Amino acid sequence: MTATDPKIVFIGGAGNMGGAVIGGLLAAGYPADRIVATGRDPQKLAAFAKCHGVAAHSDTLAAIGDADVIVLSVKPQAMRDLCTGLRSHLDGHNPLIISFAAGIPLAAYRRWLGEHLPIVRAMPNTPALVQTGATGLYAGAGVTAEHRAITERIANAVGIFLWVREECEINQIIAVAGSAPAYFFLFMEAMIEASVASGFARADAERLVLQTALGAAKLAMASEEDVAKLKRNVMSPGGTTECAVKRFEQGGLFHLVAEAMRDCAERASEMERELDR
Ligand SMILES: NC(=O)C1=CN([C@@H]2O[C@H](COP(=O)(O)OP(=O)(O)OC[C@H]3O[C@@H](n4cnc5c(N)ncnc54)[C@H](OP(=O)(O)O)[C@@H]3O)[C@@H](O)[C@H]2O)C=CC1
Ligand SMILES: O=C(O)[C@@H]1CCC=N1
Repeated sequence: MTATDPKIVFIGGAGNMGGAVIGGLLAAGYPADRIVATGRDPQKLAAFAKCHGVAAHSDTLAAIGDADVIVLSVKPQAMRDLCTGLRSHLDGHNPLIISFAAGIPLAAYRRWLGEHLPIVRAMPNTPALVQTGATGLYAGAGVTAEHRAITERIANAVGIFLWVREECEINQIIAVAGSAPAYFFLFMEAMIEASVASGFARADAERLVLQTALGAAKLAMASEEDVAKLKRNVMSPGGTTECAVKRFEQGGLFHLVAEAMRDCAERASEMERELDR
């Protein structure tokens, strides 16, 4: 690690997740000249570089030469080919590797990249872009206190983080945080569609629903009361909210959410098993 800000190369940096973390890091004041994004599509990279003011390269192997940290942010299906291609270029070079991928255990990276590299599995989420992310972290063997510190610096810049003790807990983090923005977007989408169906202009429905979601989250963060109590605070006995909440409960919302989260974590485990086939 250098004394200056570590140079971070994001492979797949112009994608959804890598791009969100880069955007969040920049917004938090991380120096743009210490961040590089790589990818395959030169046009997409050029647009990303123009938008964010970071260097972007389609030649990943050239870009990683002096990296202190290499973030792997390609789709899981592309990871094996990427890593086996990187392997010989990492000889004699010991950067910290941070993987964002779901469903790829450390053992696979060791097979593909070699045994010697320090690897952290990180499970961020896309609200990182607005520095409101929630990231789960797991440190593999050989990850030092210094590596943890730079990992935390990145995660902290884009939101909150939680280290887990067992690697398998990363799959629970995916269910609770990595995939979870989509659940809230889904709920907002359903509310917007219902509002439009009831006669609102779409723009008005979006403004009202998004502001209400933001307000509810902000209130829950600021309040001493738990979310169940905050829910009850909105519900007058025999009133409108009670009527709506009952309908959700009768429809099995709690059970449905628990099942969806279990499916999510189970899919991550299944992806791990598929690697061995
Ligand atoms: N999206 C999310 O909310 C989250 C995603 N993740 C994980 O993050 C990873 C990335 O997901 P996401 O950002 O959604 O995917 P995207 O497809 O949006 O981004 C992946 C990027 O990888 C690039 N890429 C693919 N192959 C290579 C290669 N060989 N060399 C360099 N760049 C390459 C692609 O660029 P090009 O088009 O130029 O090929 C693309 O921009 C996944 O492993 C996922 O599991 C984790 C948490 C949340
Ligand atoms: O859907 C996926 O597989 C990725 C991992 C977490 C969020 N998106």
